[in-house]
Amino acid sequence: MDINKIGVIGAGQMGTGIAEVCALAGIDVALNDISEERVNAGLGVIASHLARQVERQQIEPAARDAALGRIKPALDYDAFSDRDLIIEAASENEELKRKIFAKLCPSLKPETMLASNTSSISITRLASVTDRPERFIGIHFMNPVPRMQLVELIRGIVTENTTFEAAKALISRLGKTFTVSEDFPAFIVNRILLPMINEAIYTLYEGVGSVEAIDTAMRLGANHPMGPLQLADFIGLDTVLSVMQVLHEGLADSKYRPCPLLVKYVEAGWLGRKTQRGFYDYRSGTPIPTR
Ligand SMILES: CC(=O)CC(=O)SCCNC(=O)CCNC(=O)[C@H](O)C(C)(C)COP(=O)(O)OP(=O)(O)OC[C@H]1O[C@@H](n2cnc3c(N)ncnc32)[C@H](O)[C@@H]1OP(=O)(O)O
Ligand SMILES: NC(=O)C1=CN([C@@H]2O[C@H](COP(=O)(O)OP(=O)(O)OC[C@H]3O[C@@H](n4cnc5c(N)ncnc54)[C@H](OP(=O)(O)O)[C@@H]3O)[C@@H](O)[C@H]2O)C=CC1
Repeated sequence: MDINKIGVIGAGQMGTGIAEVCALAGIDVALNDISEERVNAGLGVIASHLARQVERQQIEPAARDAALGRIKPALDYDAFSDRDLIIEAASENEELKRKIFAKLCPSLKPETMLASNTSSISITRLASVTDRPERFIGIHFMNPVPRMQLVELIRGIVTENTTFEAAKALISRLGKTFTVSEDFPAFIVNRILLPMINEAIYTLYEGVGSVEAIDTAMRLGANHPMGPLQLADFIGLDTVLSVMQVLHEGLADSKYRPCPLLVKYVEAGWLGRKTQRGFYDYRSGTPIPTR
Protein backbone atom coordinates (compact mmCIF):
# COMPACT_ATOMS: atom_id res chain seq x y z
CA MET A 1 0.00 0.00 0.00
CA ASP A 2 1.24 3.53 -0.79
CA ILE A 3 1.49 5.67 2.31
CA ASN A 4 0.09 9.13 1.57
CA LYS A 5 -1.78 9.86 4.77
CA ILE A 6 -0.29 9.24 8.22
CA GLY A 7 -1.37 9.83 11.78
CA VAL A 8 1.26 10.62 14.43
CA ILE A 9 0.47 10.01 18.10
CA GLY A 10 2.65 12.07 20.44
CA ALA A 11 3.70 15.63 19.56
CA GLY A 12 6.94 15.59 21.52
CA GLN A 13 10.50 15.65 20.21
CA MET A 14 10.10 12.61 17.99
CA GLY A 15 6.48 12.98 16.94
CA THR A 16 7.05 16.54 15.74
CA GLY A 17 10.23 15.49 13.92
CA ILE A 18 8.42 12.60 12.19
CA ALA A 19 5.52 14.90 11.23
CA GLU A 20 7.97 17.48 9.88
CA VAL A 21 9.92 15.12 7.60
CA CYS A 22 6.77 13.38 6.33
CA ALA A 23 5.03 16.69 5.52
CA LEU A 24 8.15 17.94 3.69
CA ALA A 25 8.05 14.71 1.65
CA GLY A 26 4.47 15.49 0.52
CA ILE A 27 2.64 13.25 3.00
CA ASP A 28 -0.56 14.38 4.71
CA VAL A 29 -0.12 14.33 8.51
CA ALA A 30 -2.66 14.30 11.36
CA LEU A 31 -0.87 15.04 14.65
CA ASN A 32 -2.30 13.91 18.01
CA ASP A 33 -1.32 14.41 21.63
CA ILE A 34 -3.15 14.35 24.95
CA SER A 35 -4.53 17.87 24.59
CA GLU A 36 -5.18 20.55 21.98
CA GLU A 37 -2.63 22.69 23.81
CA ARG A 38 0.03 19.99 23.41
CA VAL A 39 -0.79 19.53 19.73
CA ASN A 40 -0.61 23.27 19.11
CA ALA A 41 2.72 23.46 20.95
CA GLY A 42 3.99 20.68 18.69
CA LEU A 43 2.80 22.51 15.58
CA GLY A 44 4.72 25.55 16.84
CA VAL A 45 7.91 23.53 17.24
CA ILE A 46 7.56 22.21 13.70
CA ALA A 47 7.05 25.74 12.35
CA SER A 48 10.16 26.98 14.16
CA HIS A 49 12.30 24.09 12.89
CA LEU A 50 11.09 24.66 9.33
CA ALA A 51 11.83 28.40 9.70
CA ARG A 52 15.38 27.49 10.76
CA GLN A 53 15.75 25.40 7.60
CA VAL A 54 14.51 28.33 5.47
CA GLU A 55 16.99 30.68 7.22
CA ARG A 56 19.77 28.23 6.47
CA GLN A 57 18.55 28.04 2.85
CA GLN A 58 18.09 24.29 3.26
CA ILE A 59 14.50 24.58 1.99
CA GLU A 60 12.54 27.21 0.04
CA PRO A 61 9.80 29.24 1.78
CA ALA A 62 7.22 27.68 -0.56
CA ALA A 63 8.29 24.17 0.57
CA ARG A 64 7.92 25.29 4.19
CA ASP A 65 4.45 26.68 3.53
CA ALA A 66 3.34 23.54 1.65
CA ALA A 67 4.62 21.30 4.46
CA LEU A 68 2.81 23.29 7.14
CA GLY A 69 -0.34 23.05 5.03
CA ARG A 70 -0.09 19.22 5.14
CA ILE A 71 -0.08 18.95 8.95
CA LYS A 72 -3.35 19.17 10.84
CA PRO A 73 -4.27 18.61 14.47
CA ALA A 74 -5.98 15.32 15.41
CA LEU A 75 -7.72 15.94 18.71
CA ASP A 76 -9.17 12.43 18.80
CA TYR A 77 -8.73 9.16 16.94
CA ASP A 78 -11.73 9.80 14.66
CA ALA A 79 -9.35 12.06 12.73
CA PHE A 80 -7.39 8.89 11.84
CA SER A 81 -10.28 7.16 10.01
CA ASP A 82 -8.73 7.80 6.56
CA ARG A 83 -5.08 7.15 7.45
CA ASP A 84 -2.81 4.65 5.68
CA LEU A 85 -0.38 4.41 8.61
CA ILE A 86 -0.33 5.48 12.25
CA ILE A 87 3.09 6.09 13.86
CA GLU A 88 2.99 6.12 17.66
CA ALA A 89 5.64 8.33 19.28
CA ALA A 90 4.26 8.74 22.79
CA SER A 91 6.35 8.40 25.95
CA GLU A 92 8.54 5.28 26.37
CA ASN A 93 6.19 3.39 28.62
CA GLU A 94 4.84 -0.01 27.57
CA GLU A 95 1.57 0.22 29.47
CA LEU A 96 0.86 3.63 27.95
CA LYS A 97 1.64 2.40 24.43
CA ARG A 98 -0.52 -0.72 24.84
CA LYS A 99 -3.44 1.46 26.00
CA ILE A 100 -3.02 3.76 23.00
CA PHE A 101 -2.98 0.92 20.48
CA ALA A 102 -5.90 -0.93 22.09
CA LYS A 103 -8.03 2.25 22.04
CA LEU A 104 -6.95 3.26 18.54
CA CYS A 105 -7.91 0.27 16.36
CA PRO A 106 -11.72 0.67 16.24
CA SER A 107 -11.29 4.14 14.65
CA LEU A 108 -9.18 2.86 11.74
CA LYS A 109 -9.79 1.37 8.30
CA PRO A 110 -9.13 -2.40 8.36
CA GLU A 111 -6.09 -1.98 6.11
CA THR A 112 -4.45 0.85 8.09
CA MET A 113 -0.95 -0.10 9.21
CA LEU A 114 0.42 0.57 12.71
CA ALA A 115 3.96 1.47 13.77
CA SER A 116 5.70 2.39 16.99
CA ASN A 117 8.73 4.66 17.20
CA THR A 118 9.67 2.94 20.47
CA SER A 119 13.36 2.99 21.41
CA SER A 120 13.35 -0.44 22.99
CA ILE A 121 9.98 -2.08 23.68
CA SER A 122 8.94 -5.41 22.12
CA ILE A 123 7.12 -4.88 18.82
CA THR A 124 5.60 -8.35 19.14
CA ARG A 125 4.09 -7.50 22.54
CA LEU A 126 2.76 -4.13 21.38
CA ALA A 127 1.26 -5.74 18.24
CA SER A 128 -0.49 -8.37 20.36
CA VAL A 129 -2.93 -5.83 21.83
CA THR A 130 -4.15 -4.79 18.37
CA ASP A 131 -6.60 -6.36 15.89
CA ARG A 132 -3.87 -6.32 13.18
CA PRO A 133 -0.52 -7.67 14.45
CA GLU A 134 0.41 -8.63 10.88
CA ARG A 135 0.19 -4.95 9.90
CA PHE A 136 2.24 -3.76 12.90
CA ILE A 137 5.93 -2.81 12.61
CA GLY A 138 8.62 -0.87 14.49
CA ILE A 139 9.74 2.23 12.58
CA HIS A 140 12.43 3.66 14.87
CA PHE A 141 13.56 7.14 13.83
CA MET A 142 16.65 8.76 15.41
CA ASN A 143 16.78 12.14 17.19
CA PRO A 144 16.68 14.78 15.73
CA VAL A 145 14.59 13.21 12.98
CA PRO A 146 15.28 15.81 10.26
CA ARG A 147 19.05 15.44 10.75
CA MET A 148 19.54 11.72 11.31
CA GLN A 149 19.88 9.45 8.28
CA LEU A 150 19.03 6.16 10.02
CA VAL A 151 15.69 4.51 10.66
CA GLU A 152 15.61 1.07 12.33
CA LEU A 153 12.94 -1.33 11.06
CA ILE A 154 11.82 -4.01 13.50
CA ARG A 155 9.34 -6.75 12.49
CA GLY A 156 7.12 -8.35 15.08
CA ILE A 157 6.81 -12.13 14.99
CA VAL A 158 3.84 -11.95 12.56
CA THR A 159 4.59 -8.70 10.65
CA GLU A 160 3.65 -9.36 7.01
CA ASN A 161 5.96 -8.69 4.07
CA THR A 162 3.52 -6.16 2.61
CA THR A 163 3.81 -4.11 5.81
CA PHE A 164 7.60 -4.40 5.77
CA GLU A 165 7.75 -3.34 2.11
CA ALA A 166 5.43 -0.36 2.70
CA ALA A 167 7.62 0.81 5.61
CA LYS A 168 10.76 0.48 3.47
CA ALA A 169 9.10 2.53 0.69
CA LEU A 170 8.18 5.26 3.20
CA ILE A 171 11.76 5.46 4.51
CA SER A 172 13.08 5.67 0.97
CA ARG A 173 10.56 8.45 0.16
CA LEU A 174 11.90 10.34 3.21
CA GLY A 175 15.42 10.03 1.77
CA LYS A 176 16.61 8.00 4.75
CA THR A 177 18.41 4.68 5.17
CA PHE A 178 17.05 1.72 7.12
CA THR A 179 18.66 -1.13 8.95
CA VAL A 180 16.72 -4.19 10.06
CA SER A 181 16.88 -5.25 13.71
CA GLU A 182 15.39 -8.39 15.21
CA ASP A 183 12.71 -7.79 17.83
CA PHE A 184 14.84 -8.00 20.98
CA PRO A 185 15.24 -5.38 23.75
CA ALA A 186 16.42 -1.98 22.47
CA PHE A 187 17.09 -3.38 18.99
CA ILE A 188 20.56 -2.37 17.64
CA VAL A 189 21.25 1.36 18.17
CA ASN A 190 20.08 1.58 21.76
CA ARG A 191 21.46 -1.85 22.72
CA ILE A 192 24.87 -0.31 22.03
CA LEU A 193 24.43 3.44 22.60
CA LEU A 194 22.38 3.56 25.80
CA PRO A 195 24.71 1.34 27.87
CA MET A 196 27.49 3.70 26.79
CA ILE A 197 25.46 6.68 28.02
CA ASN A 198 24.65 4.78 31.26
CA GLU A 199 28.37 4.10 31.69
CA ALA A 200 29.08 7.83 31.24
CA ILE A 201 26.60 8.54 34.05
CA TYR A 202 28.36 5.93 36.24
CA THR A 203 31.66 7.67 35.39
CA LEU A 204 30.18 10.87 36.80
CA TYR A 205 28.47 9.11 39.74
CA GLU A 206 31.72 7.43 40.82
CA GLY A 207 33.64 10.71 40.57
CA VAL A 208 35.95 9.60 37.77
CA GLY A 209 35.32 12.86 35.93
CA SER A 210 33.20 16.00 35.88
CA VAL A 211 30.28 16.55 33.49
CA GLU A 212 32.44 18.74 31.29
CA ALA A 213 35.44 16.41 31.38
CA ILE A 214 33.30 13.42 30.38
CA ASP A 215 31.58 15.21 27.51
CA THR A 216 34.76 16.88 26.28
CA ALA A 217 36.64 13.60 26.48
CA MET A 218 34.16 11.81 24.21
CA ARG A 219 33.63 14.73 21.82
CA LEU A 220 37.36 15.30 21.27
CA GLY A 221 38.57 11.81 22.14
CA ALA A 222 36.08 9.79 20.09
CA ASN A 223 34.78 12.48 17.70
CA HIS A 224 31.25 12.17 19.00
CA PRO A 225 29.17 15.18 17.83
CA MET A 226 27.70 15.49 21.34
CA GLY A 227 29.15 14.30 24.64
CA PRO A 228 27.24 11.37 26.20
CA LEU A 229 25.76 13.48 29.02
CA GLN A 230 24.77 16.24 26.60
CA LEU A 231 23.22 13.55 24.41
CA ALA A 232 21.37 12.05 27.39
CA ASP A 233 19.83 15.48 28.08
CA PHE A 234 18.96 15.74 24.38
CA ILE A 235 17.28 12.32 24.28
CA GLY A 236 15.46 12.86 27.58
CA LEU A 237 16.57 11.25 30.88
CA ASP A 238 13.15 9.59 31.26
CA THR A 239 13.66 7.85 27.91
CA VAL A 240 17.26 6.93 28.80
CA LEU A 241 16.07 5.37 32.07
CA SER A 242 13.16 3.55 30.39
CA VAL A 243 15.50 2.00 27.81
CA MET A 244 17.97 0.85 30.50
CA GLN A 245 15.08 -0.70 32.46
CA VAL A 246 13.89 -2.54 29.33
CA LEU A 247 17.43 -3.87 28.77
CA HIS A 248 17.93 -4.80 32.43
CA GLU A 249 14.56 -6.61 32.69
CA GLY A 250 14.54 -8.01 29.16
CA LEU A 251 18.07 -9.43 29.17
CA ALA A 252 18.32 -10.11 32.92
CA ASP A 253 21.93 -8.97 33.04
CA SER A 254 23.12 -6.67 35.84
CA LYS A 255 25.41 -4.83 33.44
CA TYR A 256 22.31 -2.98 32.25
CA ARG A 257 21.27 -1.75 35.71
CA PRO A 258 20.48 1.97 35.45
CA CYS A 259 22.92 4.23 37.31
CA PRO A 260 21.38 5.44 40.64
CA LEU A 261 22.27 9.02 39.66
CA LEU A 262 20.12 8.70 36.52
CA VAL A 263 17.23 7.39 38.63
CA LYS A 264 17.63 10.33 41.02
CA TYR A 265 17.55 12.92 38.22
CA VAL A 266 14.40 11.39 36.69
CA GLU A 267 12.74 11.22 40.12
CA ALA A 268 13.61 14.91 40.58
CA GLY A 269 11.92 15.69 37.24
CA TRP A 270 15.26 16.69 35.75
CA LEU A 271 14.66 15.16 32.32
CA GLY A 272 17.22 17.15 30.36
CA ARG A 273 16.46 19.72 27.64
CA LYS A 274 12.74 19.16 27.71
CA THR A 275 12.55 20.28 31.33
CA GLN A 276 15.43 22.75 31.01
CA ARG A 277 17.53 20.79 33.53
CA GLY A 278 19.39 17.48 33.56
CA PHE A 279 23.15 17.08 33.55
CA TYR A 280 23.15 20.68 32.41
CA ASP A 281 20.97 23.62 33.41
CA TYR A 282 19.63 25.26 30.24
CA ARG A 283 17.52 27.96 31.86
CA SER A 284 20.02 30.78 31.28
CA GLY A 285 20.46 29.83 27.60
CA THR A 286 24.04 28.66 28.20
CA PRO A 287 24.25 25.01 29.36
CA ILE A 288 25.77 24.94 32.88
CA PRO A 289 26.70 21.58 34.47
CA THR A 290 24.39 20.79 37.38
CA ARG A 291 27.01 18.80 39.24
C1 LIG B 1 17.12 7.28 21.95
C2 LIG B 1 16.76 6.58 20.72
O1 LIG B 1 15.79 5.84 20.67
C3 LIG B 1 17.66 6.64 19.50
C4 LIG B 1 18.35 7.94 19.29
O2 LIG B 1 17.86 8.83 18.66
S1 LIG B 1 19.86 8.11 20.03
C5 LIG B 1 20.34 9.73 19.60
C6 LIG B 1 20.92 9.77 18.21
N1 LIG B 1 21.29 11.14 17.92
C7 LIG B 1 22.54 11.62 18.09
O3 LIG B 1 23.45 10.89 18.44
C8 LIG B 1 22.70 13.08 17.79
C9 LIG B 1 24.12 13.53 17.98
N2 LIG B 1 24.20 14.95 17.63
C10 LIG B 1 24.36 15.37 16.34
O4 LIG B 1 24.42 14.59 15.42
C11 LIG B 1 24.45 16.87 16.10
O5 LIG B 1 24.80 17.50 17.31
C12 LIG B 1 23.10 17.47 15.62
C13 LIG B 1 22.77 16.92 14.23
C14 LIG B 1 21.98 17.19 16.58
C15 LIG B 1 23.25 18.99 15.54
O6 LIG B 1 24.20 19.21 14.52
P1 LIG B 1 25.17 20.50 14.53
O7 LIG B 1 25.35 20.88 13.12
O8 LIG B 1 26.32 20.24 15.37
O9 LIG B 1 24.42 21.62 15.30
P2 LIG B 1 23.41 22.65 14.65
O10 LIG B 1 22.85 22.15 13.36
O11 LIG B 1 24.04 24.00 14.67
O12 LIG B 1 22.24 22.58 15.68
C16 LIG B 1 22.50 23.12 16.89
C17 LIG B 1 21.30 22.99 17.71
O13 LIG B 1 20.11 22.57 17.13
C18 LIG B 1 19.77 21.21 17.50
N3 LIG B 1 19.24 20.68 16.28
C19 LIG B 1 19.81 20.77 15.08
N4 LIG B 1 18.96 20.34 14.15
C20 LIG B 1 17.81 20.01 14.79
C21 LIG B 1 16.54 19.53 14.39
N5 LIG B 1 16.27 19.39 13.10
N6 LIG B 1 15.61 19.27 15.31
C22 LIG B 1 15.88 19.48 16.59
N7 LIG B 1 17.05 19.96 17.07
C23 LIG B 1 18.00 20.22 16.16
C24 LIG B 1 21.04 20.71 18.11
O14 LIG B 1 20.82 19.76 19.10
C25 LIG B 1 21.57 21.99 18.75
O15 LIG B 1 20.76 22.41 19.84
P3 LIG B 1 21.20 23.78 20.61
O16 LIG B 1 21.34 24.89 19.59
O17 LIG B 1 20.07 24.02 21.56
O18 LIG B 1 22.50 23.44 21.28
N1 LIG C 1 14.11 11.13 22.52
C1 LIG C 1 14.83 10.41 21.66
O1 LIG C 1 16.03 10.67 21.44
C2 LIG C 1 14.16 9.29 20.95
C3 LIG C 1 12.96 8.76 21.42
N2 LIG C 1 12.36 7.72 20.74
C4 LIG C 1 11.09 7.17 21.20
O2 LIG C 1 10.04 8.01 20.69
C5 LIG C 1 8.97 8.04 21.64
C6 LIG C 1 8.71 9.48 22.03
O3 LIG C 1 9.89 9.98 22.60
P1 LIG C 1 10.07 11.56 22.76
O4 LIG C 1 9.46 12.26 21.61
O5 LIG C 1 11.50 11.82 23.08
O6 LIG C 1 9.18 11.82 24.07
P2 LIG C 1 8.55 13.21 24.52
O7 LIG C 1 8.38 13.12 25.99
O8 LIG C 1 9.32 14.34 23.92
O9 LIG C 1 7.13 13.19 23.79
C7 LIG C 1 6.17 12.22 24.10
C8 LIG C 1 4.84 12.90 23.89
O10 LIG C 1 3.81 11.93 24.00
C9 LIG C 1 2.77 12.54 24.74
N3 LIG C 1 1.83 11.55 25.24
C10 LIG C 1 1.82 10.91 26.43
N4 LIG C 1 0.74 10.11 26.50
C11 LIG C 1 0.08 10.24 25.32
C12 LIG C 1 -1.12 9.69 24.78
N5 LIG C 1 -1.84 8.83 25.49
N6 LIG C 1 -1.50 10.07 23.55
C13 LIG C 1 -0.79 10.97 22.85
N7 LIG C 1 0.36 11.55 23.30
C14 LIG C 1 0.77 11.16 24.52
C15 LIG C 1 3.51 13.28 25.82
O11 LIG C 1 2.67 14.19 26.50
P3 LIG C 1 3.03 14.47 28.04
O12 LIG C 1 4.44 15.01 28.05
O13 LIG C 1 2.02 15.49 28.48
O14 LIG C 1 2.89 13.16 28.75
C16 LIG C 1 4.57 13.96 24.97
O15 LIG C 1 4.07 15.14 24.40
C17 LIG C 1 9.39 7.15 22.80
O16 LIG C 1 8.89 5.86 22.60
C18 LIG C 1 10.91 7.17 22.69
O17 LIG C 1 11.52 6.03 23.26
C19 LIG C 1 12.92 7.18 19.60
C20 LIG C 1 14.10 7.69 19.11
C21 LIG C 1 14.80 8.77 19.76
